[in-house]
Formats: sequence, structure tokens, C-alpha cells
Amino acid sequence: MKRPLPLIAIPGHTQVFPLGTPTPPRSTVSPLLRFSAKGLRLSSEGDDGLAIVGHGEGRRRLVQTLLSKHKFHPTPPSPGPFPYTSSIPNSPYPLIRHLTFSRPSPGGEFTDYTARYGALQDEDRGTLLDHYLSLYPEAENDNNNQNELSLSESHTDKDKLLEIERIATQIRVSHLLQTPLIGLSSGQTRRARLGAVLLSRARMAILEDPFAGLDVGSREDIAELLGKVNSGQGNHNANDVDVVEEQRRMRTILVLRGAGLVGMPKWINKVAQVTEDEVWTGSKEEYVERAREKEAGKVYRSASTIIGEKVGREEGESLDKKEGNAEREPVVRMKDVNVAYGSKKVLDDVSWSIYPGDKIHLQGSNGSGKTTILSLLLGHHPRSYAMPANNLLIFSKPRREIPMPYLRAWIGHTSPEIFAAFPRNMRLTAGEAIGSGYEGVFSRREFTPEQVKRIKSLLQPFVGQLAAPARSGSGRQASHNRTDVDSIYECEFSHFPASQQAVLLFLRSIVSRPRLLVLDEFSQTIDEHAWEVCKGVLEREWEEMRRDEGVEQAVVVVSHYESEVPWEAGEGKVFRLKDGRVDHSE
Ligand SMILES: Nc1ncnc2c1ncn2[C@@H]1O[C@H](COP(=O)(O)OP(=O)(O)OP(=O)(O)O)[C@@H](O)[C@H]1O
Repeated sequence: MKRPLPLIAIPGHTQVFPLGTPTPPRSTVSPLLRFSAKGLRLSSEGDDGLAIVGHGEGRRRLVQTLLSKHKFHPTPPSPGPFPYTSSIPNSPYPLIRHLTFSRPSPGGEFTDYTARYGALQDEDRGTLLDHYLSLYPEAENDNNNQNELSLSESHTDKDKLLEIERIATQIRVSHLLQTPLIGLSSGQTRRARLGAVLLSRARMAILEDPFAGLDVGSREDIAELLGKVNSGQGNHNANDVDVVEEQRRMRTILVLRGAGLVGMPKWINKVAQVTEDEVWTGSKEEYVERAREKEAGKVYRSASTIIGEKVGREEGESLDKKEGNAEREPVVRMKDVNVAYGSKKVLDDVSWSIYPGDKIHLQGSNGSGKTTILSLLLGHHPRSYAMPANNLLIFSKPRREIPMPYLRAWIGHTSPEIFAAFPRNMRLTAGEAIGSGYEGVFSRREFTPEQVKRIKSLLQPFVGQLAAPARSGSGRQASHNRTDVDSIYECEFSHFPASQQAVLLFLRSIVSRPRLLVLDEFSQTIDEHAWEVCKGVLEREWEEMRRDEGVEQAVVVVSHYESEVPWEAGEGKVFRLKDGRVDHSE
């Protein structure tokens, strides 16, 4: 029998260049990537399971390479670097699917709170089920509907519904099939998008950070499910809902942050590690050995060393000033708050106080109500106006007495929604984007000389990272000149790669030294090294605010990972929601 063609066959020592580079490339042009002697090979049958790990920009380049966005030198021998897919040119289904959560969504996901919490427009009413049904190619729908049977009447549509139900169950969104897409929480949206990939008949899926934003409970299940999809081996119990048939086999390449060892599923047996522009490939065992050796030689520089100054804290001094709360006015006081959509209770008698200096990790599984509670204190949710004056006090004032522009300016905030909604077409510079945080707006403003100085001082610790080459464009400042704070300040926001835009939005959230800072699933959007720098910057900010202004900044961080709070374990508090009720508060 003829052996099936491999999905990927990139020979050893192949180099990768941007499309348009002449052949052969001039010796002065450096490659984007260089493969080691082993190259990269991935079979289309059997149990190969590939993870891509390593340096953030390098990971992105390798993903783009696998999506045929770059060119190879020398050109891999016929049938090319992706033999399997080039052998079936006319499939009605996309053969490769790419899922990333770190870039603004091109549509289909809610992008601002007004749409989500305000009156739903007709176009927002599309449910998850509608969306899944729309994923079936037109050709299939046409064939099935020759007799103009409605979707629910035709037999094949029944099959579609069964298939959708099965995959939705696997990915734990079956209870949400009738929910408008816009009503899905961010973790629910991520799972729904994974479900859409699983519904496709692609032969290869590249999933970037597939476990980010998923609560601990579902991470392992989803990892296991992806393993089954990858190998095409179902669990053939008689009444099993998660049988993965042969046609569903889809090579599932996982792109994991950093070393990727934490949370690397058991079924991964091959690793491609990108360090700067070098792509090393090997077995998982070889990789683990290599990572261990590296780790022994190098320890990550601590956040405070990176920003160039050690922030000293008095012995015994804690960031968390639990004592003395009784005398201090809370920054936020929420009492017996309820939010429901129809009969669905999303917040059920929730009370929560946030005091100056509190460092709070807001926890809860996907859909437990975290974003909803934040939308109340940020003033985005219409309920925040409607509730009795004493049920929601912000900076000691009833929420409904505080005009929105004040709230926006008083509370520093960054979130996946802000990342998605921040305008990329206004040609704001990096400096203008950061400075827009003074008023919490999304537009250009004049700054005082002090404000410009402040913005530049915030950029300073990030110069090394933000100076990295971005795509070229017609920005006011060409990207190759981004070598110092002044040129970074002038460079167009949209010319930075997504993870660097996230850093700029983080600086936007802290620029005005707000008394309350909300970081919602922030660290997932940036590279690990940048996160370390952000932590150092935050520590310095807290110290300076305390020393210079006598202000103890309160911080709320939403994350599904304990390790992603920017303070030492044990220094903060935990506020946990479960199905809209307070599960834990300290
Ligand atoms: N407009 C709406 N219509 C229906 N249900 C909604 C609407 N908005 C939110 N919900 C539901 O409210 C619940 C709470 O959502 P919320 O976004 O607060 O969860 P979360 O804890 O932030 O989740 P995640 O960890 O996934 O971000 C979810 O089950 C969500 O589906």
C-alpha cells in the first residue's frame, strides 16, 4: 500500500524568507528562520503530536511559515513543504485551520461591553448554533436543500445537528447553543471557537495557546480531547458521546508559550523550539533534556533587575493591608448585587468590598460571572446605573452619580475586550495610545509636557522589546528606527505586533496612576519576558505612589492561573465566584 504523504516535510538546513525575497536571497538579507539539520516533518497518519514552543516572535514566524506566508530557501523538493495538502487542491473545506486568541478578532466575537450588555441588535442575536450551522460549506447546504427542505427537516441536517451537539458536548458548550454569540463569556467564546475548528474537516489545525483563558477544570479534558482529534483514535464505548471518527482526524499542532513544559499534554511527542531565528526540532524527551540543561545554565532575571532598580520593601511590610480595613473607606463597595438574563442568574446576591492597597485575584470558572461583576464596577453594565444608591459605591459615591467619563479616567483597565476594540485605523502613535489612558478614551488628545515625560518614562523599561522589528508600513516612524524611547513613542500603535500592542495597552491602564487598576486576563496576551518587566514596573509604581502621593493602589487581576498575579504568592487576597455566587472571599 502506498504510504500517505506527510503533512509537513521541511528538509534540514532550510531557511525561511519573507515572500518577495529574490531567489537566491542576497547574502545581506538575513533569514526569518533557519531550520536545524533535522528539518521538520509531520506525518498525516499515526500518532505524531507536535508542539511549537520558544521565543514569542519566533513562534509567530514559524506559525506564519506553516501557513505558507513565507518562502523557503532552498525550495523543498516536489511535492513541496506541505505534500499532503498540495495533493488535494480542490477540497471544499479549508485544509489548514489556524486559531489564535492573541489578535483582535476579525468579527464574530463581541468587542465592546455596550454591545454585550446593552440592548441586543438584531444582528447580534445569532446564536452559537446558528454560527456552527453556518460553518458547513455552501455546496453541502445546496446539495442537501435541493428540495428546499428547511434545515431542521432534512435528514442530513439532522446529522449536522447531531454532530454539532456531540462536539459542543465535548467542548462543554452544549448548554450554550441557544445563547447569542455576544452573550458568551470569554472562556466560553474560546471553547466555542475551538469547537468550530473541530467541526471543520481540516487536516491540520494550528492552535495558539489553546488552554489560555480556560478554567483549570476544563484544561485537562480539552487537552485529552485534542489528543484524540490529533490521532483520530476515538473512545469507542457504546454510548460514548466523544467518539472521534476517522474523518475527524486532524493533526493538531499546539503553539505553547515559553518553555511550554507546563501544561504540555501527554500526547505531544515532537517539539519544534524557536530561539530567535533558529528552529530546533526533536522528540519530546530530547526537548525536556535540552530544557533542563538550559534551565541549569540560565535563570530568568527577576522583574526588578530587568527594570534596573531593586524596589525595596520594609521587612514585614505586606502589600496586602488587611488590617485596618474597618477604618478605611473602600474603593468599591458592592452589596447584594443581582444580575440576570431572563431566568438565568449571572450574579446572585453578591457582596464585595475592595480597599485601598488590596491586591485581589478574582477567580472563578468560565461563565461564573467575573466579567459581569467587573462590568458593574467599571460602569459598563446598565445594571450599575439602575441599582439602589447604596448597593454600589465607587470611591464612596453611588455609582449612578458618577458620570462615565470620570469612571473611565479613575479606573485603570486592560482586558481582551479593550485589546479587541482599541482602534487600529486612527493612526495613533504608541505614545498617544498610552496617553489615551489619562481619560480612558480611545482617541487622540493633547498632552502636557509632564504627561509626555511620564509616558516616556513608562516606555523606558520596554525599549529592548518594543524596538524589535515589526512589519514595515507607512507609519510616521519606520519600524527599523525604533531604537529608543523617542522613536518608539512616535511609532504607530498598529505597527507593533499584537503582543507588544498588549504591553502598550497595559501602560495605558497605569499611566494616570489610578487608585483602582483592573487587569483582566492580561498576562496571556503578552510574551513571558515582557510580563516579567510589567511586574517590575507595577512594583515600582506601587512603591512610588505610596511614597510620593500616599496612595495605595488597589488592583484586581482576573486570571485562571495562580502564577499570573503580579505579586508574590500569599501577598494578595482571593475573591472567587461560582455560578454567580461568592464562593470564597478573604
Ligand atoms: N447578554 C447575555 N445573554 C445571555 N447570557 C449572558 C449575556 N451576557 C453574559 N451572559 C452569561 O453570563 C455568564 C457570566 O459571564 P461572564 O462573562 O461574567 O463570565 P466570566 O466568569 O467572566 O467567564 P470567563 O472566565 O469565560 O471570562 C455566562 O454564562 C454568560 O454566558
